[in-house]
Amino acid sequence: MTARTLFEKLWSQHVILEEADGASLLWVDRHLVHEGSHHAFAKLAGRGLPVAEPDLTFAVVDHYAPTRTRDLSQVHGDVPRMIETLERNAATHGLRIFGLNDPRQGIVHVIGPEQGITLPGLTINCGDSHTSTHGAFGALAFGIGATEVAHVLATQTIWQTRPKTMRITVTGELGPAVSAKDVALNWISKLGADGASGYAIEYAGPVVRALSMEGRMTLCNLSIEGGGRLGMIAPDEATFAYVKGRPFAPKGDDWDSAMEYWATLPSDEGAVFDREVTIDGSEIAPTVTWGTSPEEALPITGTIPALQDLPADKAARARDALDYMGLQPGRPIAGTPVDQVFIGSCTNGRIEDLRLAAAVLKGRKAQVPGLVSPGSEIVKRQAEQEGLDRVFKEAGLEWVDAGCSMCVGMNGDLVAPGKRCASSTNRNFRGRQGRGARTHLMSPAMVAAAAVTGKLTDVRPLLEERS
Ligand SMILES: CC(C)[C@H](C(=O)O)[C@@H](O)C(=O)O
Ligand code: SF4
Repeated sequence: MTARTLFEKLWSQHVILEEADGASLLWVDRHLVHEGSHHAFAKLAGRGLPVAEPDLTFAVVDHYAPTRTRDLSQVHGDVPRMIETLERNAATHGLRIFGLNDPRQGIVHVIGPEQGITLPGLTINCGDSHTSTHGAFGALAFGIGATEVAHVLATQTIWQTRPKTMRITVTGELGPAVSAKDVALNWISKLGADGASGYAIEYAGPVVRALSMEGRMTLCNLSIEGGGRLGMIAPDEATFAYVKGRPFAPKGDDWDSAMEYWATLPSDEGAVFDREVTIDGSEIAPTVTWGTSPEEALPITGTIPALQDLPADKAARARDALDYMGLQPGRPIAGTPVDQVFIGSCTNGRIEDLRLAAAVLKGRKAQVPGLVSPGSEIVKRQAEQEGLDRVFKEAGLEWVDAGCSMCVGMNGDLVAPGKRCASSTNRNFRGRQGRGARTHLMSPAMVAAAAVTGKLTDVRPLLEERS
């Protein structure tokens, strides 16, 4: 038999039918919906359709979740209406919902894995571009648009054109304080924000194998920032250990047969990818963005590109980006003063991320204000058990409830116009954290370093002082 990739196995196992034009109808094993799904539910209501598979549909309150109170009567604007609409739609269709006051509430891409809803071998869709996060478990997981959400609700299937395959192999070993976030920003800065567009990415190599599940989720989460709608990692012992015993994970005999199936998933020896990219992990430094696209990233030890060093099309973009960011070309990025920090999001709001940030903050004071919003209420409680909340609070940062929060600001957690934020999130587009807000993306440890120094700074010396 021909050697097949993880992607090819997952794809062929889920295809129901294939049209001559190449479109395939896929079965969807898990459908996750958040507040943004209201258009899709309205469409269903308009046609009098039920949800085809309520047991395979999971609703989560995250984008609009207020982080400073859970009492909606205290909250203004769109927030209560958006949350109540989701809760009503879930009730109408008999869907499981992780609502605002559910002790398991959190960001959809954090709680799917946390609950064992995300498993190897599944197709997982959500009307959200960071659905690739779930690919960290060896699942075929991708974000879909509002019309597609309605289609999945009504049929539990989705039409897709088969993407090409790309393998990103990260060789060597990561240096101290270099994390999955740095690996992601590194490859995106090399290949570009559309570098993986049209491809399903498989991350491989010793660096990827050595990542924790949290790190793998961070890496897969950022796939879309490099243009790839799917990012995945073959399941292994780390995956199985993470999944085992989670509430929705298979148990007993089901677990054993699942394990047998999961063992067949990794790409076969000799499987061919449409594109191969190799990155030396040993050369990656803690990385930060300087512009308004995730590809505009550089090592913290680097200098902002001089415009004449860039190709013409990139130079024009960079000039605008630097203007928006209030930065000068050709200057070192380190030392740029920040106004505030944010730690959280589906990229870097997991327990390990909070531990890494707390390791830097412990016993130090933040020079600027900042918000720490754990990725889920379960992460929040775990962090509190470990005393991490005290580290953040003693440093002077605000410790709040779970949600998308300042990653996108839909709940009102915004960066003020012109203010500069060191952020553990995944998007630095203009206005992403608020109108006129200036976002620098980086790892949670680097955000913590920015907090304690009040500027963009290399976290490594701060950690060395500790050892
Ligand atoms: C609001 C939602 C649809 C959006 C997405 O698709 O990713 C958001 O989560 C984001 O990160 O920009
Ligand atoms: S945390 Fe940010 S990136 Fe993740 S789903 Fe929410 S808004 Fe999107």
